[in-house]
Amino acid sequence: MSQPVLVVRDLVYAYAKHQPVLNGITFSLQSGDRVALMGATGSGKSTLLENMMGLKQPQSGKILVNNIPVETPNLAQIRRFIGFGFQDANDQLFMPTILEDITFGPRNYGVANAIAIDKARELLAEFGLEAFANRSAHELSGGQRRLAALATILALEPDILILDEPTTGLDPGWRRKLAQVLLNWQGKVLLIASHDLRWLGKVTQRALVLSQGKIAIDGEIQPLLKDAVTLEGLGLPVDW
Ligand SMILES: Nc1ncnc2c1ncn2[C@@H]1O[C@H](COP(=O)(O)OP(=O)(O)OP(=O)(O)O)[C@@H](O)[C@H]1O
Repeated sequence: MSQPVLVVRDLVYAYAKHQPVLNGITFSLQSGDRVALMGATGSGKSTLLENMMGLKQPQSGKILVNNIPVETPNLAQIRRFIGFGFQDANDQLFMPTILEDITFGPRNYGVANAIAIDKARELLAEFGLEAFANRSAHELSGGQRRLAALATILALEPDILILDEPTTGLDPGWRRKLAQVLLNWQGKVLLIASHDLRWLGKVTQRALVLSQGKIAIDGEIQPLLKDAVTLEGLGLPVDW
């Protein structure tokens, strides 16, 4: 088997003066994996993602990205490999125009302006947002803003794309559009935390389910989505 892109080993994380939220998490992600991170509210999905990005430091255990430990001295290098979509797209759009938002990251990393602009226009065309290139984020709808924010991440060509609740507030048309964009994405690993189980079933193949501080399930998503009893037991009732 090829070298894993991301490894999480025996991870323990507790907020100050609380019992651990993550209590011995182990899994690895290989190139080509498209993974749903599932779990009831408060099960620790966002906490796990923040540990992966080095935004939180675990009490024990290890996280490796492309074999490099996620630790303070390596964070700049690690973040070059990972694209992370925040729940609020507005956090990612802060330039006067969408085109400048999308070219900002690559230019910061030394990509020539003309190349960054070509890439940005390509992404905008793919997302159906060409007409908005020179508009500000304030003039976009919630769905358009979400896709524009995703374009700012994909412009950096991450190996790993991590999204936290990407469909919140999107209507069915935009949920489908977002799914299509993600299905076309060519990076190595896609990891999405969401409560939107049916949508996850269209975009991902593998499910990791967090429950009581552990990975309760690591397996194919389709059989799990059909197993209402197991889902119910994990605090994930279907159709609610
Ligand atoms: N700053 C904090 N201090 C103490 N406890 C916290 C803090 N942030 C989160 N928690 C607790 O950690 C647990 C996990 O929270 P987390 O946000 O990671 O869960 P989640 O699975 O992402 O939830 P949701 O599905 O609602 O987004 C929850 O019990 C939460 O109350």
